[in-house]
Amino acid sequence: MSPQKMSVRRVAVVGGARIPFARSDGPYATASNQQMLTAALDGLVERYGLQEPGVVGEFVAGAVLKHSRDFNLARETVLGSRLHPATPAYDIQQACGTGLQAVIAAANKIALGQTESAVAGGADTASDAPLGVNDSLRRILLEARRAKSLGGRVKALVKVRPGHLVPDIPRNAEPRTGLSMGEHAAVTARAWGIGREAQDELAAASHQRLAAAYERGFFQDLVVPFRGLARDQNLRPGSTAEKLASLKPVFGLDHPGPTMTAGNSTPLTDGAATVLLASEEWARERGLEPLAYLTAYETAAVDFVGGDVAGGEDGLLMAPAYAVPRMLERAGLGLADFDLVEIHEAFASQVLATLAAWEKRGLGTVDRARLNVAGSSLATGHPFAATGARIVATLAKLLAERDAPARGLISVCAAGGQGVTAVLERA
Ligand SMILES: CC(=O)CC(=O)SCCNC(=O)CCNC(=O)[C@H](O)C(C)(C)COP(=O)(O)OP(=O)(O)OC[C@H]1O[C@@H](n2cnc3c(N)ncnc32)[C@H](O)[C@@H]1OP(=O)(O)O
Repeated sequence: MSPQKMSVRRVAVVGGARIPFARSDGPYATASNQQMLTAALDGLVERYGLQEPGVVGEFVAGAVLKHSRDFNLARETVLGSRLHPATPAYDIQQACGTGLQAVIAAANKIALGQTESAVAGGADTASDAPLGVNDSLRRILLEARRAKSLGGRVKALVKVRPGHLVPDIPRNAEPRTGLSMGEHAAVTARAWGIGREAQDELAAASHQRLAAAYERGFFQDLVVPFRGLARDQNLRPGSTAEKLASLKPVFGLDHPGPTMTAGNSTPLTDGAATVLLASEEWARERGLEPLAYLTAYETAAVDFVGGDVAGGEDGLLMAPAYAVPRMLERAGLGLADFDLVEIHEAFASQVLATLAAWEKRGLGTVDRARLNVAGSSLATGHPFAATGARIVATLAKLLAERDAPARGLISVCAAGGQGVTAVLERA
């Protein structure tokens, strides 16, 4: 038997659709991940006419906070959407790297000729977070279920104590350290000497740029209204560094003093986003002009447990400091080769620490005029698994607006000390 021939093809980003992002416990408080992801997916299906069977090869998506009933959230979403029910779908999860990792998984299959098109995406809600029964109660309930007689079930159930009724609530914290994302980011901010003023300036720029992008209609074909929202609820067009400077710190260390506030940290957010990827042939056959091509990607991880305990530079959210140099070396590119740079803004301090790390590793500086030019997570909010897909669609459209060849870099930090990065190019 001859070996299966695999081709490597360019992967086109055809377009994206997302719902406006909402602050948690706000307008989407009663929406599930599935409902939000379905709304984003339906927006994409409608815009690009994807209803027919077989048009989309597969749907890859995920959520960081997931109910057990959503064991295959992507497939359940397909079944409730306008995408044809015969579309295969599967879940993926890499914390805040989920959306971008879903894009990469889909792109790899297209690149290898295993499928012609795919939709990737993600959704997250902190409002509808899965509460679990605590471990002791779970074990008692499992024992009762296993019992073969009524007596056996009663014998198990009488072990329940009031303390067992305390629910297991997901925390925005690292299981290995018990520290929250913000507390980890504060250790990194200190290690890299990131000050308050620079964080507030970055946060203000994010709001001002997102506001300007909405103002000029940039998001008109990327954002589909949902539950009364037509644009990201967290956006405050009037945000200035001076106003942000008045907020009291919520995360930080006593020395040199806490610097991270509700304004320069992402808020807890609900939302969903999707991206349509395809081979060039698929796109052209349908008269769709690709926005950009996905030309490189990389992941990395750091030993954040050791790093953060020692107060070192390799903090929880610093893996892009390794992923990007590695990706650029493989692609034969330098930072100066990028017209646009998108760094997910988990915290302003983490973006600034990442820029400092790239500089220290000899990659050079990023011109701020090229960084997050249509705003990023500080202004849009950050529904964990949706962020990567939001960034891919935004950057692809920004590149498509240019009349000359252009290149964009994506950098997403993720919990667990991981980072996912990618390169998009406009031909
Ligand atoms: C997970 C991964 O894999 C990787 C990652 O991305 S890590 C990041 C993950 N995300 C997080 O960790 C979320 C972190 N954020 C939080 O926990 C919370 O949002 C927070 C603790 C920072 C703040 O929570 P909060 O106190 O409830 O915020 P909130 O009440 O909205 O804001 C506090 C104040 O700041 C004000 N404010 C917030 N943003 C502002 C802005 N841009 N301009 C002016 N004022 C602002 C609010 O109006 C509010 O003022 P009042 O008290 O006068 O009402």
